[in-house]
Amino acid sequence: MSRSAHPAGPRHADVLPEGHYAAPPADLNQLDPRVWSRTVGRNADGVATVGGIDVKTLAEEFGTPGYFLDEDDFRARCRAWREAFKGEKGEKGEKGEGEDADVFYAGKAFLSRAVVRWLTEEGLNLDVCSAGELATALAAGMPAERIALHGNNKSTGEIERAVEAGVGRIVLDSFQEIARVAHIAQRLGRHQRVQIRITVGVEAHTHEFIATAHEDQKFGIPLAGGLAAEAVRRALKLDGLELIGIHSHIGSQIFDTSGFEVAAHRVVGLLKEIRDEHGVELPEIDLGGGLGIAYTSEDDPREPHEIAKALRDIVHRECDAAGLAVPRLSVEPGRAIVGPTAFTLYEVGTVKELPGLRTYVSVDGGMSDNIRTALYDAEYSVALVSRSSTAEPMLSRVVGKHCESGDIVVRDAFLPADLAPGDLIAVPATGAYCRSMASNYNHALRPPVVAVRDGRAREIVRRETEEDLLRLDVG
Ligand SMILES: Cc1ncc(COP(=O)(O)O)c(C=O)c1O
Ligand SMILES: N[C@@H](CCCC[NH3+])C(=O)O
Repeated sequence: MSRSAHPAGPRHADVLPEGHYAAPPADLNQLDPRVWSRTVGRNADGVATVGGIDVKTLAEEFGTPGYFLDEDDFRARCRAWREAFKGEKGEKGEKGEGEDADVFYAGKAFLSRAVVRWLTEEGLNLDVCSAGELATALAAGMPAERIALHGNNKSTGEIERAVEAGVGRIVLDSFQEIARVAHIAQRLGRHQRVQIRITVGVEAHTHEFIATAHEDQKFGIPLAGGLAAEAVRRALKLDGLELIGIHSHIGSQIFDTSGFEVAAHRVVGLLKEIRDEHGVELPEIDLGGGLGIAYTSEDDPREPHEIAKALRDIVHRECDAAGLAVPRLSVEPGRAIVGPTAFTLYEVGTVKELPGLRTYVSVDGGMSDNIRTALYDAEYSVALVSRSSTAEPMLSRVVGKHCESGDIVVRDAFLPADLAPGDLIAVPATGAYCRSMASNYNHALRPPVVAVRDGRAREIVRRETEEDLLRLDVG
């Protein structure tokens, strides 16, 4: 029995996977706007376009594989987050003057100098978690006071650099770090603004590797057992530190706001304890990032304004109940801003049909440009983009060219059965944690990131070359 809307039914219909792609979509040519960036569509010839340029032209000019980033979409998402969080007072202004909440883009998702400039122009702040990310932010002109430094094991050098640059906040992750940052700030004659990252004991509904608020893990100081309260005691005592707030990040690729609500409840509970013990009302709380995006048509993420409303409501309610003034709120979305804005473009190479099983579609990249499928069992979508097709849907697995059988980009997907070497296929929603987690495995050359806008395309991160690899290999 065919489970396909296609008259001929899908090829390999006897082994249909579960969940996403349990059945082929009605129209393989359709590019679902939930999964693809805003300016993506198909032209009259059936070729996919982004920012007004078709993918065949992009492949000719920049080669494959490549990440193609929709700059308009990126900027629109920045604005949507900023608008959503600016609150009732929200007059637009430099560094959010008049606003009562801040959005820090999490640079780990993807960072380059162009991205930093867009963020600066769109009024966002930036969360960095290494000297390299900090250097990129400063090189591109992000004002230091709009930068937050994160990390569970910041080196002395990283802390010194951040304090010297005058970053707006350092998020303290451990007892050792409280003392270390205080010491460095005193030595440099500075008064460093800091937050303390706590783990609130929430089990986020996401992959184990990307959940971060349960206590048994490396990040943060547990609320349980009075450890967070003790960290606050120490930070308040030390010269060189100005404790401005409490930070909580519960995990990543989360759809349900209930975990944030529990986290907010517990963070406000700690603020109340601090007020009762020290007579101090800390002015800020940061609820971290982690908001999910649609990787497949089945995913249904919340809009920034819905998230903002849910978080604001809970913070206001909890503060009212505790008799606290409402602190300034900040959030740190990474994936939710950059994830949906880019797709990876590949050229199809070997196509191997295993009758009754599936067809393996090999592309000219793989786990070196997208490790997420191998690492987290992540689900992705894929489409033939260099032309449209009316061929029957064919159950496919998109794999890379690495010497590894786990080198899978898209585990289960339907592609048209007339797919052939030389066709271009694209995997959407690869803007976050793909280029930033890319590797040189098998001496692969990491692909470029090309920003496309209004009919113009330019590399913002260039493709690596064999010369780059050989330059590192000093013989
Ligand atoms: C402290 C912190 N903030 C923000 C983020 C960004 O997360 P996401 O890209 O899922 O929004 C992360 C990563 O999970 C993080 O560890
Ligand atoms: N890198 C992960 C998420 C971890 C985010 C950083 N705390 C991903 O690709 O989903």
